[in-house]
Amino acid sequence: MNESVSRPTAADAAELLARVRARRPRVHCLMNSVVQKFTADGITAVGAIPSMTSSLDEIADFVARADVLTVNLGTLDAERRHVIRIAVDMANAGGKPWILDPVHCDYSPGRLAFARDLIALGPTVVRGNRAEMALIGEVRASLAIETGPVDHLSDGSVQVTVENGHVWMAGVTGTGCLSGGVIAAFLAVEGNALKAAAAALATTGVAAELAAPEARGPGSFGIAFLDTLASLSADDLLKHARIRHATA
Ligand SMILES: Nc1ncnc2c1ncn2[C@@H]1O[C@H](COP(=O)(O)OP(=O)(O)O)[C@@H](O)[C@H]1O
Ligand SMILES: Cc1ncsc1CCOP(=O)(O)O
Ligand SMILES: [Mg+2]
Repeated sequence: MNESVSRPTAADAAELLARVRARRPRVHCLMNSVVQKFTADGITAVGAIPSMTSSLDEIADFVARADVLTVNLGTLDAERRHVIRIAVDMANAGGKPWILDPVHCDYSPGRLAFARDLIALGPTVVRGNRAEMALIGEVRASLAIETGPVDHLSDGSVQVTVENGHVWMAGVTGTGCLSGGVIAAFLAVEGNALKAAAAALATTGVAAELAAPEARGPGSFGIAFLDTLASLSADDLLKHARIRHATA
């Protein structure tokens, strides 16, 4: 194994955040309607450029101009399902990375079946919370990420944990969706998905830790979190990122 490629570090996170800010990748999000604003703000705060339409008329043009695609299954309906299939086919045909967030697939057999259909199309990353990933199970040929108090990343041979974050992240709707958008931004500038995703989750997690002392509760935490994401320094990541490895 080439350790420098397969084992992400805090220094990698700092370097990749700088790369996102320098290259400003375009991240197209097919995002649930509840957290579009928060997710777009998070993507913007790390230095990337979000777009959000799920219009059938426009999706092809937007994916064509995007560097990476985020597919989030919240507030799913028949039209969004149709648009998602078009967007995923385009991303695959263009060799663009894409991430699947199977939001609430544990609530609905129909949504779980759709998530499985999409996984068969080869997402670069699948990210969900513990309940969602427990149902999704093994994800061949993709990086699987289970977020929570500790984030667990596995590409099938290397396991990494990111031990950053704050309990208030679980009290703000959409931190998981936002983390998917930020992972996408990092995938656009780094071909090693494990390295990109670990860096992205260290970035959001360290930002949350540094923001929490500024906040009075979930409302002001959401604002402080975005402020801190936008101003996060390489030094913050070098000092606070806790990325650990456990190879099977
Ligand atoms: N108790 C916690 N402590 C630290 N970070 C957390 C905690 N709960 C969630 N997070 C972080 O919040 C984000 C959303 O995770 P999670 O709650 O698992 O997703 P979802 O919003 O999809 O349910 C992730 O970046 C995760 O690392
Ligand atoms: C992201 C998110 N978090 C709580 S509700 C919500 C929107 C998800 O939509 P749905 O209720 O259709 O899963
Ligand atoms: Mg949650």
